[in-house]
Amino acid sequence: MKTFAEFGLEPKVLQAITELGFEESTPIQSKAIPIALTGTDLIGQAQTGTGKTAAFGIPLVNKIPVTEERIVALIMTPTRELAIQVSEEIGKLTRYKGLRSLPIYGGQEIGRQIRALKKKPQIIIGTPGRLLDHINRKTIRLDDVQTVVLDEADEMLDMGFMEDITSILKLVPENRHTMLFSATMPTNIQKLAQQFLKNPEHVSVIPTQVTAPLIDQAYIEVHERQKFDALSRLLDMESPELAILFGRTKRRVDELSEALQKRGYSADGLHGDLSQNQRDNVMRKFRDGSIDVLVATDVAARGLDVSGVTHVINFDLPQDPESYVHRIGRTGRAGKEGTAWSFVTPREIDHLHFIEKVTRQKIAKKPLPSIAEAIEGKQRVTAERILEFVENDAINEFKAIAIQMLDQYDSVNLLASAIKLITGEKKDVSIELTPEDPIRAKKRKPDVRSSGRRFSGGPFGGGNRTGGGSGSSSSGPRGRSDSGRGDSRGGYGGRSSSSSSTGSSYNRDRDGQSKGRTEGRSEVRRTPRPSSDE
Ligand SMILES: Nc1ncnc2c1ncn2[C@@H]1O[C@H](COP(=O)(O)OP(=O)(O)OP(=O)(O)O)[C@@H](O)[C@H]1O
Ligand SMILES: [Mg+2]
Repeated sequence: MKTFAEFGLEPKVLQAITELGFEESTPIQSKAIPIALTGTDLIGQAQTGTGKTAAFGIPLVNKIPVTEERIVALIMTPTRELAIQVSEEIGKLTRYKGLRSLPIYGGQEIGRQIRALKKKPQIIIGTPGRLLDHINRKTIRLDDVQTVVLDEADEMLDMGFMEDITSILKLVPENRHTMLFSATMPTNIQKLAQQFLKNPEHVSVIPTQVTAPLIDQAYIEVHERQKFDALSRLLDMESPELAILFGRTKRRVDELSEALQKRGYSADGLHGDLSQNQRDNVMRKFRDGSIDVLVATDVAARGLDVSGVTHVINFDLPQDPESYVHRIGRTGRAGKEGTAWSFVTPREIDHLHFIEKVTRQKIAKKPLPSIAEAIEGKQRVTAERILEFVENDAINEFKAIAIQMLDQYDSVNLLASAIKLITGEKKDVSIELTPEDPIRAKKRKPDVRSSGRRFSGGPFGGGNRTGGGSGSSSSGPRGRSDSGRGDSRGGYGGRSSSSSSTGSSYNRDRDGQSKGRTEGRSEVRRTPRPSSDE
């Protein structure tokens, strides 16, 4: 792999990259950076957690002169949390060069953003709704923008976002440099790319499977009513360092995080009905490790990069294979290993097979962890904690009593009692969750357009950079969640599966139902609103 020095970057940018601890470029970086540096439009696809942010961030930061006082670069992301995160990474890349970047997202006080805009940032990272809000207020002008990046492009370019994105891009000069990035590229992106990009290069580093290679995937077949106990056992058995638990709806997330807390786990929820303050707090607690389990809707499925996430658990199966890929991609990032578990109810087995088929990845079936395995898991954690103490902590002051106790009692009995005490009793609170309907497998027609065409790698692309087949978008109606995300999808054009999606069972809102309220995307279709909550 190339070193960053080989790209001919400015020394200050190189210095920032070194500071980030990046020794050599990842495959998507070594392919995309040279192309992006020439100003060629590009569509970049690579597995989750492989450094796509820096793949567009480095060339972007490299080319903006420090003397610039106008907004010359615009990065759009589908969620607020991602806008904040990308802005932070861009901030790190420009640390020595000294450019100004600013995240612009819904839920944050607009006056604060307007004040920050007066400092003349060159790079704006925003969610579409709030960007439009500023554009309408004339607090953001895009007349001087030279570079546009759509991160999570397939999500961004999805039907629910089309109008917003189109309105925004109309205000950006046509001779701009445009880049789209995602780990998944459904066929319909082709049509949309034609509208927004000029002769784009397709840079794809998806080998055989789209899911990141270091994620160990498994599923457990459980009845809806057994799910929570299965979860407790799984968490006890696996004792994740940090875990993200995906639920289908906001109500589910609320109920799950409350239930986990009642059972004594350190968990909190993230979804689009929370205030931005609450969302920020939960993310902060998760990032600094003060909670171990982040319970979330698909609002957390895309792009989030939290180091130390060892496990992703799909408490409910996601509605589409892309979501599965992105959700499980919250672990196994930047060369680290991760584990992904999915709960599948008997009626959802077909849907699981569909996910396997589209992702070209077998997901191993594992038995429900037994009570014994759960107990053993917890004891193992206690034992590890004790050993860490033995190695690292000052324990001299406890030695006298230890010697005294060992004189009187059997050492095995003593240690076993200590382990029992530290492990603690599980709080046996009974939990009732509102059941969710199973997800039905969709019937898909075989895709006649697939082989040898541009996006022949399937719904998730495949590295074929030749050909010029036009993808087709056949998504059903959809709208967006209040979190500023669209939902997917539709046309999966693929070698192995594929199709066109027309049914409505697939087209539910990402965040799903909230406290009994359905937020189906077909119902929340919207046009740009001047005061978006995004
Ligand atoms: N060259 C590199 N060497 C080491 N680590 C890197 C390198 N490039 C990026 N990283 C780190 O890898 C992690 C994942 O990067 P990033 O979030 O950009 O992935 P991504 O490809 O955008 O994933 P996703 O599809 O989930 O959005 C980050 O923590 C980032 O700092
Ligand atoms: Mg990303």
